[in-house]
Amino acid sequence: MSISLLSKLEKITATRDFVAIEHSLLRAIGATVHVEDLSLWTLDVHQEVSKVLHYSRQIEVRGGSMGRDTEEVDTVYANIEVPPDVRSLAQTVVLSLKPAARRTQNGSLQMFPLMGSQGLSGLISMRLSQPMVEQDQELINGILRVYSNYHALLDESQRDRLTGLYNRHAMDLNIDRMWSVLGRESKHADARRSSVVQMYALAVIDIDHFKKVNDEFGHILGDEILLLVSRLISSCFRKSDPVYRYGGEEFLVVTGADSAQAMHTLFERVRAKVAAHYFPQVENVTVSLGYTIIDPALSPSENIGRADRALYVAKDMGRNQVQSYSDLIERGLIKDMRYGSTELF
Ligand SMILES: Nc1nc2c(ncn2[C@@H]2O[C@H](COP(=O)(O)OP(=O)(O)OP(=O)(O)O)[C@@H](O)[C@H]2O)c(=O)[nH]1
Repeated sequence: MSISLLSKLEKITATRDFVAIEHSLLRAIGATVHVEDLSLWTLDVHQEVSKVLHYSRQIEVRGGSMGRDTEEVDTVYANIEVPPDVRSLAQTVVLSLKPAARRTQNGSLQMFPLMGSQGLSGLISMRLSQPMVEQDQELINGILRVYSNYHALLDESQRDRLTGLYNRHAMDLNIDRMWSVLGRESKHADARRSSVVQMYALAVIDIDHFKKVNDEFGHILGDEILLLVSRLISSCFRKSDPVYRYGGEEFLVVTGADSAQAMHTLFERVRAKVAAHYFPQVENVTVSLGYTIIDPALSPSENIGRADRALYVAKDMGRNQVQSYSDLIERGLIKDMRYGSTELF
């Protein structure tokens, strides 16, 4: 194995950030097999593309000799266009879970499955002028195995053991990146009017009177209820909008919608889904939910503080309800103390 490949593999395993290891993976493949253009298509549970990373590499040629080597990775989260030849080859790879290739007008398209801890998590495609030689295919398969093993270990360390949701540590690691993406997207909001997602919200969801469940039915059943509630909540959101176990019986999610009304309807559906569920022995369990439309100009913790404030009001007004921070301000139920705490009137 070459020193340069070893150092690329070392970069994959040197970070705990999922996005950074995807970048390192593309750089490792790009540099190892000298591909100039490759893409990583992230798939959701329905095998739809939820994100794409494009890698490109350019080698400047100066006076007949090789000059500067520049690499770039761009990420696209919304309005993703999948070329027809990539879509059709993807169908083969999704079914076989094996690499596949097809001829294209300018050469060939090669694709590899990317396995995550929960099965197929994405696809890597590359356009080549010639079909890929077997030795390069084996090198890439080796790099992908290192990546998948490391990804699985990392994923496990960031998940809560009881519910399988990402834990608070994972949220702390991801939230700054989330904020820079949200800041960028909101700056482009006007230019993207046709896009589906127009705003993002952060919600904090808390099980009502959970102490009573533990006291009356015991901790083991309490754990089972926590697991069931976490599954009901997660089932209301896309895989790309992970739900975090934020505290003991508290969950946090960041999600997008095309209007404030659609956002409220989505959160109301979460509340209603839990309230309508029949739980073993306990029978009925409810949740309260507080949310805020994200202001990326404020820090993540200030936004969480707003959602928490709305949750506090939801609890105070009788539980089993959804409250929005901005609605509460408009209705005069809380005061906006920007950059500070808010108070009930
Ligand atoms: N079984 C179980 N209980 C937990 C876990 N984590 C936290 N809890 C319990 O959750 C309960 C939270 O109680 P409180 O914060 O008083 O809130 P609550 O009873 O849900 O009341 P409200 O939130 O005001 O509706 C405590 O009894 C904790 O012991 C867990 O992992 N398993």
